[in-house]
Amino acid sequence: VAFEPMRNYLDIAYMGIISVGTPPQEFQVIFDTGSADLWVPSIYCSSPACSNHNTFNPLRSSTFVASGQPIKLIYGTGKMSGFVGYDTIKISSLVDRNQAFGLSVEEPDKILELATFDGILGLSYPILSVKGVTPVFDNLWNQGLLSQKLFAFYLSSKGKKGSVVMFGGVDPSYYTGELHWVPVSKPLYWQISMDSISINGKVIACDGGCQAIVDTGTSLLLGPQDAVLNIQEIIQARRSTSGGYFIDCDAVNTLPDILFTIDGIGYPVPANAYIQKDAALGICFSSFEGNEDILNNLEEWILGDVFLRLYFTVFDRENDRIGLATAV
Ligand SMILES: CCOC(=O)N[C@@H](CC(C)C)C(=O)N[C@@H](CC(C)C)C(=O)N[C@@H](CC1CCCCC1)[C@@H](O)[C@@H](O)CC(C)C
Repeated sequence: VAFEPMRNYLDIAYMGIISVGTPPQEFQVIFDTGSADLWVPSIYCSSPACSNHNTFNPLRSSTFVASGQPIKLIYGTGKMSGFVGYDTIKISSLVDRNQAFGLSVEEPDKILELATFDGILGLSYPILSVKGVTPVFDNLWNQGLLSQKLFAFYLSSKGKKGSVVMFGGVDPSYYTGELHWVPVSKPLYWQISMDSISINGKVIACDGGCQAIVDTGTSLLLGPQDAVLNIQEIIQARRSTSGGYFIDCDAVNTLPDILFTIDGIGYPVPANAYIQKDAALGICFSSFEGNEDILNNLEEWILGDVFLRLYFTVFDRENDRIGLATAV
């Protein structure tokens, strides 16, 4: 099993260090199960986001091969465009040779300029990657570097050390109880079927079942606009001018768990997880966010880091299933 330690940036993003090229050039990347491609900023990018981040210089790598293939990636927050190259990528003890990756030429969004990471390493299904590019995980598997065709995430809570993504095996010391396996319903994203979302035994959303994407690259809990509005009302969160939903910080002590039932098993999310405290400002806001204007009004729920901090998650490509267990 290869362990790639990750840094937890304010419970918003988890990033790890990889190196690209020979000799190695280091980058901080988000390991994102919501996308499929790897890209890093390049010396050919003059966007502000590139001038304040590490940039890859292919001229300094003896193993780099240009392909000239264009690449354009659009996320819920942020986008990039550039071209595809091939080089050696190192992730902890793994050496991924001849890996296709994006070199950015444009990174127009402010969110990438302010980001504490340089690039993104996608871990979703290869069908989601740009035409003809084999994603990192598939390349690692094809090179016989992994004993099992799976990876797993342990996301620690703010300030606590020890977030890690492990490749090729599961270290059971990161969870308690049993792993519950859920089949991937649509192998594009890491997508599963959810039975319901309820409070005190009363279904408040996802009534009759819905689809959910398990996404390490998303900070919060996203869902269809009207469903989320209903939840905001139930937990007495109030819309703010900034678009977020404020909530009384004391509510952490009185609001009940919200139960996500998946494949017959209930996964409680306590109020101290679905209420985010901004210590600096001393205010609290809801971890639920509406999908209203992202990715053509996604109907799916997105179980982001808020959920993944509570539940250790195994992404099993061998059996197209996701394993969930209570994180330590
Ligand atoms: C308080 C609000 O927090 C955020 O908006 N956080 C960002 C991540 C932060 C590190 C900038 C977020 O959740 N972004 C989601 C927003 C989206 C769910 C509306 C996203 O685009 N995540 C990317 C990965 C992000 C992209 C921005 C850079 C960091 C990785 C990807 O997982 C999705 O496109 C997948 C799709 C199925 C929704």
